[in-house]
Amino acid sequence: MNLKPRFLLLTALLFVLAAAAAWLAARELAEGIVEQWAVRYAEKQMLYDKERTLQPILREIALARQFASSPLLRKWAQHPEDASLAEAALEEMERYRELFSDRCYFVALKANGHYYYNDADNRFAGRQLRYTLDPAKPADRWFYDIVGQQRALHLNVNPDVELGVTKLWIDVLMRDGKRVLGVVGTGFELQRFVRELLMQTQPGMSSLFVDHEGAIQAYRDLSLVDFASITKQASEHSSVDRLFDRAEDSRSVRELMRELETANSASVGSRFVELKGRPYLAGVVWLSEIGWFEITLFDLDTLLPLDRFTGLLVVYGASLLMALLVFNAVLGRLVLRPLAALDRAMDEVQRERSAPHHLPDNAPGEIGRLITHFRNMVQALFDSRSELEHKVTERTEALERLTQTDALTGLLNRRGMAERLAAEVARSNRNGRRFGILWLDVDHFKEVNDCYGHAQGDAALTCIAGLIRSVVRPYDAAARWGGDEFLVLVQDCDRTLLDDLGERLRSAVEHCQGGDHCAQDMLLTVSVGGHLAAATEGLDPALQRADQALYAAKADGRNVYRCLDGEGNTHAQSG
Ligand SMILES: Nc1nc2c(ncn2[C@@H]2O[C@H](COP(=O)(O)OP(=O)(O)OP(=O)(O)O)[C@@H](O)[C@H]2O)c(=O)[nH]1
Repeated sequence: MNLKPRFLLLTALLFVLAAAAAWLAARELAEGIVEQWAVRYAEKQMLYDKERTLQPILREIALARQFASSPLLRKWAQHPEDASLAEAALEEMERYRELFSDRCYFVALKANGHYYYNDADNRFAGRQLRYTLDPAKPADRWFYDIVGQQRALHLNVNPDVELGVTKLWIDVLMRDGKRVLGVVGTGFELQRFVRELLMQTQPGMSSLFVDHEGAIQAYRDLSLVDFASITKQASEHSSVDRLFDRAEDSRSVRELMRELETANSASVGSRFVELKGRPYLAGVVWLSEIGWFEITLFDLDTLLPLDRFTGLLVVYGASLLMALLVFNAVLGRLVLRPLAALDRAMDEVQRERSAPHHLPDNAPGEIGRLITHFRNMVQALFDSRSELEHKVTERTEALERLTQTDALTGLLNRRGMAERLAAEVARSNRNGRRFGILWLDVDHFKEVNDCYGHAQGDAALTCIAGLIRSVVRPYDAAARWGGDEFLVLVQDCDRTLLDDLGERLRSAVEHCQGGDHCAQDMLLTVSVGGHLAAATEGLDPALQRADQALYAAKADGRNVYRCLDGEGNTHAQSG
């Protein structure tokens, strides 16, 4: 795989990893912040709520206690049949009715079970004795339980079927010393209590009151309220457990409640719980004054929605993606593109054996240096190759010359002359011009060798070669044909020229008294045979005729030039 797709894959992988890591980190961080914030917020809110909700109840409790300790009431409670005491007590009750915030009161006497009640509308004026309590009636159980348990104060949410109201009753035991006289108190209308105390919270927050056993006493969802808790077994309560989705949340909140109640702590505890599939923080505070807990539920998704962080993550993801794309583009421009050009150039050099084209000149940094080095290297390679080729050509030409040159005399050898002759025959065939052949053979050369030695014989041959070279024209060819024989090719020749050259060659040798290296007394002569070849004549017949002429020269006593005429007769020129 090429580098580009690899880098793109790597970029995509890095993007996914970084985005996932950022998402997880942001989530962890956000959840941590939300939790910390929520716990602190809940604690403050709970302390504030505690004051806010408790004050009105405490005021009513204080008033109810005062009501229970009224001497007029207590005296009457001991002698309920006394009409004058009853009249004074009723006046006292009506006076307290004006003081209670709900402007209602109740008085239940232990002596005769009479239950007195009047409300804000004074509906029962003159008829305050509403009914007589009956221990056999479940609806009246509350009274006998409070009296039986001797509970000085009891808050009880209970519908009064006779009166047609559901109230949060503040029940205070009326006694004379240790003797229980009855139960007196007042009540908040439950809806008003809920509306005023539990509904006035911020969005995402809701509060409820539960008694020390966990039974719900006040909640905006009245169907969850556990009425007349005091008359029920623990298992029959509509308890706080009904709020939570998970059993472990119930356990955890109940544990917290136990801790706070045991320590009689005024501080606030909190637990994370789940309600209807949503995360909540449950803040719990122990209201020791009334023996209840206030539980406030904070809807975390509403108060601190995590999706607020989504925008941040989108910005982060987009920036990261942009950065990686820019990085890839820069990488492609600065590295991958020059590398691809270099790759193409190498291929071009390999295939076409020519210097590379289209190499970028402005690649920066290491890649730029690499390209420059490559360009210089290729240039050096081609220079060296061109030099080598030049040398090979030179050497080949030198070798070619050597293969066509006679080592002793420097004239053409037989091979070289054969090529020249063939070329001349072809040329003559083309242009119709005649050429001449002069065949020289040293006379009695064997004797020269025998007499002066082989080295002197070589020197003599060299000397004759020099004479031939000096006599023939520059464009004629001369060769040592073999042993002591020489051949001269005369171009564009006629008979006169041929005879002239043949005779001059013979004469030049005759008059040469020893060459540079020859013995002074050595006498050299050559016999020369000549032939003027016709344009259509082949090479072999022409050579044959020159040879015949030479033979004739030898036969005529040597040191002569002979040329055959058309009929094969020889012509002597001189000698
Ligand atoms: N020194 C020397 N001698 C050579 C060379 N090549 C051939 N010879 C000698 O040349 C002589 C040629 O002799 P021939 O052509 O047969 O006879 P000739 O003695 O020249 O007599 P004619 O040709 O009949 O006049 C031989 O003795 C060869 O050994 C050479 O390169 N150097």
